[in-house]
Amino acid sequence: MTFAPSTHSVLLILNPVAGRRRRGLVDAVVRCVRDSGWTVDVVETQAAGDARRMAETCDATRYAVVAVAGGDGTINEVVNGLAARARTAPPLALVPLGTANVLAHELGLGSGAASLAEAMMAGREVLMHPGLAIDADGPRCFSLMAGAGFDAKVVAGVTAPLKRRWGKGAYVWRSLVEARRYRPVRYAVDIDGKRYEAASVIVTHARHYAGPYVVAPEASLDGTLLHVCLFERWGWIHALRFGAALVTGLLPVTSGYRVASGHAVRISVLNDAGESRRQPVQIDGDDALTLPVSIGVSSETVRLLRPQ
Ligand SMILES: Nc1ncnc2c1ncn2[C@@H]1O[C@H](COP(=O)(O)OP(=O)(O)OP(=O)(O)O)[C@@H](O)[C@H]1O
Repeated sequence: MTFAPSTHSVLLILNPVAGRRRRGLVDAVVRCVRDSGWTVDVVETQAAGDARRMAETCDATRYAVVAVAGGDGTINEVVNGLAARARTAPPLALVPLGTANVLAHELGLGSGAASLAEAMMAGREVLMHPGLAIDADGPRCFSLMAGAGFDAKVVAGVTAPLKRRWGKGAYVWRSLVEARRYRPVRYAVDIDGKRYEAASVIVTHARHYAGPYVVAPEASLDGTLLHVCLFERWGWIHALRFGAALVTGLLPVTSGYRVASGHAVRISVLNDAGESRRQPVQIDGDDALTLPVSIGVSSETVRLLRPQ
């Protein structure tokens, strides 16, 4: 459905430290939108948590669109803020500045300023039910995925300065470190009451992962079904095999990998193989929760804007 703006005003929430500070892209998008006669108010975050608060409290009668310029982590904050206000939330547009920009790939957004501005002012709406992950500390929405095991440990080991300096290279380096210190931890993954076991798991409602790579071909943001990617084997050899299959597009047909689906997922540690450390859960690419975790889909919706 094409979105019908109630005003010609955008609130643009900018994370000034996201990605590699591609401020030029943000300025170009703002120029395009203003050249079309719209107003754009740019507010910068000062710290983690600001983007969520800004999205949750902004004046929906004033802004037809909330836009976020940042990586998937800042987008996640804004999705949490918009989901909390349910029906009064304006639709969300993106200016992708991060390392992987998975949500932008999922929505088919280009990287040019003109096309991003076009989607912001006259995009098509996708009605997304955010995923909802809950650990002992409380709930957190996700727009893409929650993961436990190998990828969550990689994410937990990549600091913001490292990411800023090395971009995707920081994840490759950390993957090698994690593969080297690998222990055969087993996770119990209960999907709608049926038990699976895995060495690593990603629960997603997005097709893509780590950028343009496909992990769950049947997934869709506007569906309510969760797709559970189970890596049944791990270790040096399998880490390389899965990594190569991911970037060549062959992961969905690789042995030792499968995708199950369902509505209620619980992940817990079955056997920690003597690995006495916290078992992290990554949410949209940020280290956010700790196992055990229960995952479902929120009853609230967030409207995302994609190109026509
Ligand atoms: N002004 C800020 N200073 C520090 N951290 C911030 C600020 N604004 C947002 N954050 C936090 O920074 C984290 C990372 O941001 P984000 O994911 O947008 O960028 P990135 O890490 O560069 O990109 P990617 O996730 O694609 O690698 C998010 O968890 C967000 O909450």
